[in-house]
Parts: sequence; structure tokens; C-alpha cells
Amino acid sequence: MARRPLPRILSNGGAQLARSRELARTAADSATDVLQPLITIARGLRRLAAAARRRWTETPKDRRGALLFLVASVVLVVALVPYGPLLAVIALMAAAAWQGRDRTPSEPDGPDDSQTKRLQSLYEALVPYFSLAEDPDPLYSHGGAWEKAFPAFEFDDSGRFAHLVIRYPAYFTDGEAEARARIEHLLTAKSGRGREYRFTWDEEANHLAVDVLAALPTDIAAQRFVTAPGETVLGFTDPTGVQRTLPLTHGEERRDVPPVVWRTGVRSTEPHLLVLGQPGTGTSTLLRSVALQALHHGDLLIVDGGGTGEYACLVGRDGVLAVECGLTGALTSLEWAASETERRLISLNRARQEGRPAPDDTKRPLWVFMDRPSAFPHLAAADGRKDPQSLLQVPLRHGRAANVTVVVADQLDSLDSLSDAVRQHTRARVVLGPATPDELATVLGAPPHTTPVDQVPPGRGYARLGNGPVHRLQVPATPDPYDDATSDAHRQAVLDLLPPRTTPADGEQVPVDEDAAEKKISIEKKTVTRKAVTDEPEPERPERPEADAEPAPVAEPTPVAVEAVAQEATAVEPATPEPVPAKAVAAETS
Ligand SMILES: Nc1ncnc2c1ncn2[C@@H]1O[C@H](COP(=O)(O)OP(=O)(O)OP(=O)(O)O)[C@@H](O)[C@H]1O
Repeated sequence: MARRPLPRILSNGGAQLARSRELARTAADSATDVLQPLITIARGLRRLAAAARRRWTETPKDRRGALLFLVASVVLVVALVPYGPLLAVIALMAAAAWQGRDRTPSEPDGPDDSQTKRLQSLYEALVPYFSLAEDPDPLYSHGGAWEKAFPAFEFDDSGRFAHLVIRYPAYFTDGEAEARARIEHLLTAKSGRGREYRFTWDEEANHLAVDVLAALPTDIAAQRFVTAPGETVLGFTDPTGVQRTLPLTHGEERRDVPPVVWRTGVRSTEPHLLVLGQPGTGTSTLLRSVALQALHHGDLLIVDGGGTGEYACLVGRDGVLAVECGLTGALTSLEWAASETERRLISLNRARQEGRPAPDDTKRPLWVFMDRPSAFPHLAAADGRKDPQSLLQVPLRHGRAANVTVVVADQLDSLDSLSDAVRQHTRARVVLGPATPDELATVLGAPPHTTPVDQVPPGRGYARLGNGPVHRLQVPATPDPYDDATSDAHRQAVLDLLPPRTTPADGEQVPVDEDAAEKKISIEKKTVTRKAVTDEPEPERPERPEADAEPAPVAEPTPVAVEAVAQEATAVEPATPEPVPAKAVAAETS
């Protein structure tokens, strides 16, 4: 369908609105300047009237008659005297102007003593970095004047810098990352640790601006974000970093917050996501948040190497194909994801060659989430089986065309254990929790322009989409609703987002004995093409396509409606009822 252009007000409305707002502000400023005397006199008259009213109410009732008589006599005398009324009006205006003058004490010019000491000490600290012995007229010298070096500064209420502009000599090597890092490190130490600063280097003007960043909001709970299909909110950032805001609800309150939006799908330039962080910094929470958003438009497959059951709330939900914690389940699910990617590709290629639009069974996004893949390799090696991570290669390499998105999360120090495919194809990156500038630069491909701090709340970090800027990030609170430590409000927010349970979670209703449970195949009533995922020994599969080769042709599965079938296990009479671990959806390829 041909796309119709947006109405002008929507396509460039932002710029027009900003211009109109600027014009209105300028007009208001000019009007205020012109009308200033009138404003002052009006304010004075109001104050005089208030004083008169106060005087009248303070006067005892028995003396009000005398007061009234006095005022009437004065008015009469003024009326009879030549030019009396005119002189009275002039006197009244003068009194009003005097009373209406602005009485707020003027700001003291320049910094106070303690602020001057801070500026001088910072100046001295910068001397070794910004001076050369051969410079005949150094901007920085011991005992020199800081006034020339710091053209603008602001202090906060605690007396620490809130904003500072630093001039530096043209010979300072501001193009070198190490030289900049040294200055940024020094300024962070001298301006107060524990706060985040943004450094803006103006290489043309030889200026460095330092700004203290406000903390990102940590009180945003999971909710239905206003986004288009294919857009996922990773979290929230600084207003200067992005062009857009999202309307959010926070209890009764509504507010607009700037989001970091990640776009997936065939047009995405960063179709897969890698999340890294120290333990306990919120990587699983981010995956849960993304999963809840993905469920609105797609199907999900979750492999949890951590095995802490953090995705249990998703088991059996409409659109959740499988939540796997064990090695066997992970392998079979990911095998299926790889072959489904191939099937979609083949189907799409065939349709394109025949001049048909993309078939319907390739359009619904498929999401593959893998939390802690680094937990599997040694298990797989001990068992003589392949590392599940290797099965991500096809979805990662060909997923974009096939509408398959991969999200991987792991611990920061496991970066080396991630496969080449994961590292090459996850161009959307997030690092959560404390990280050194080097670690951030390694993962994100560029250092952030803000100082990382040591103490951060969970869900705080940095995000970078492809070659874009590095954003500060705060992930919305999306806790595990089954965790006892979760607050009621946050638990309810997550539960409200969960789709209904269409597949009973294994073990909820089907009591079977332990041996039988090993053979249990779960059930599903979907008509989407799916491959059976079982705990049976993995069947022999055709070779996976090599990195750059075309996907190996596989028999194209046709959609099959799979009725709820309890296989094998249900025939066994349960000796001891045991919950069965959640297993994947069953379906058949033909
Ligand atoms: N964005 C967030 N807002 C509020 N709390 C959060 C956020 N992210 C994580 N938390 C809290 O921090 C704790 C750890 O979160 P989570 O389990 O997601 O971290 P993790 O990095 O996956 O840890 P692990 O490595 O142990 O699996 C949880 O109690 C969680 O509720």
C-alpha cells in the first residue's frame, strides 16, 4: 500500500512549534520591557490599596468615623486647591511607583569566598595539563588568574559546580581520547564524585563545557508504552539525548519522558540486542521488559541459562512458545528457531521470485531470548553435546530478513565466552551497572560522554544503537512478579501486561511421576508452524548453513493445527505428583 505523506503539521510540526514558541517568548519579553513602568505602578497601587485596607481594619470601630472625616477633608481640600487633583494623581503615581519597585535583593556579583577558592584550586589542578614551558603567554600558570580560564560557571546549593566552561590552549591535544579522559577524570575528582557529568568538547573554540546531570528517574514502572510495531523501549534517558518523549503514567500522575527506542524488523540496522552487566544489575529485568513489549506483536522463545526461574511468569502465556532452563530444552528450542528462520527465508525467497508479497506465516515477529548463554558450554562439553549458543548463528545472521530477533544477556566478564556470531550481529548494545570506561568502550564501541559512577541503582547503564550516540539508560522497573521482594504496585504492573495463559504451565494440572516427566511433551493449540521441542535425545539434523553460505534447503513445513495432546507421559499413572518443568510448544513440521 502506498504510503501517504503525513500532514505537514505532523511531519515538521516539531520545528514549527518550536519556532512559534520562540517567537511568542520573544514577543512576551519585548512587551514586558515596554510595559515595565505600568506593571510597576499597578503593583504599587495594589500594595497601597492593601495597606489602606489593613489600616482600616486595624482602626477600632469608634475611631473609624473620625478617620473617615479626616480623609474626606483632605479630599475636599485637594479638590479646592488649584491643580490639586492633578498634583494628587502625580503624588499617588509616584508613591505607587516607589512601592511597586522590585524588592528582591540583587544577586551578589561574582563568586563568594568558598566558590573563589574552588575555582582557584581547580585552575591550579589544570595547570600541568594545559601549560607548556615554551608558551610565552600561558593561559594556565601557577598563581595565575582563573577568571580568564573559566568564562562561565554556576554553583548548586551545596556549593559544588553545576556548570562550568573551561578555556584551554589551542595546543592541547583535545582530539586524543586519552588526553580528554585525563582531564575528565581530574574534573570529576575535583568537582565531586558520586555525581554524573557530561563533557562537551568544542574543538573549534577550545572550550570544554562540564554539566552535572540530573539522576534518571527510577520510579517508572512497566506499562504499555505508546510505540509503533517494531519499536521497543529499552529505557529512559536524558532529554538532550533524544528528540522524542513518551507519555507515561506514574500512579495518578502523567509525564513525558525521553525514551531510548530500539527498532527491530527488516528495516532495522541493529536487529539484535546484547545486554551485559555485573550480576544483579538488572539484565534479566531488561529482558523481561523487552519480552513483555514483544508479546504484543510476536512470539517468544526464552532460554534461561541462569536457571533462576526469572521468566516463570511467562510460561504458557499466549505467544510464549517455550521457556527453557535445561540444556536439552535449550538445544531443541534453538534448533527449532534456526530451522524456523531457514523456513521463513526460503518461503520469502520463493515468494519474491514468484512476485508474490511476503507470506503471512513469515510476518509475525519471532523473538529468541537467551539469558546467560555462558552457563551452557561446560554442561554441553560434559555431556558431549554442542553449545546452544552455536545455534544462534542462523537467527542472528539471517534473522533480520526473516523477522527473527535475538536478544542475548550475560555477565560483563563473560564477553569473551560469547560466540563471534553474537558479538558481530548484536549491534544494539546495553551495559548495566558499574563498568569502567574501558569496559564500556569495548562493549559499546565508543566511550560515553558522561562519567560512569560507582554506585548506581539497578537497571542503570548505557545503551548504544549501532553507530549512534551512547545514551545513559534507566530500565523501567519490571520485576519478577513471583519474587516475594517485589512491591505490590510493581507486581501488579507486570501482571497487567501479561497475556492470558492459553497453555497450562507444565506441572500445573498434569501430575506425572518423575521418569514420565522426563519424557513429557508439552501441548499447544496454535496453528502457527512449530517444531516439536522435547526432552528426547536430539534427532540427527542436517548440517547448519555455514557463515556466508546460503541457508541449506530444508523441507518447508506447512502450518498444522495441533490439538492439545498429552503424549506418552499422560498414560503413566503418577506415583508421586510432581510439577513438570515448563517445556516448549509442540507442533510438527511435515
Ligand atoms: N530497572 C529496575 N528498576 C528497579 N529495580 C530493578 C531494575 N532492574 C533490576 N532491578 C532489581 O534488581 C534486582 C536484580 O535484578 P535482575 O535479577 O534483573 O538482575 P540480573 O542482572 O539479571 O541478576 P542475576 O545476574 O542475578 O540474574 C532485582 O531485585 C530487581 O527487581
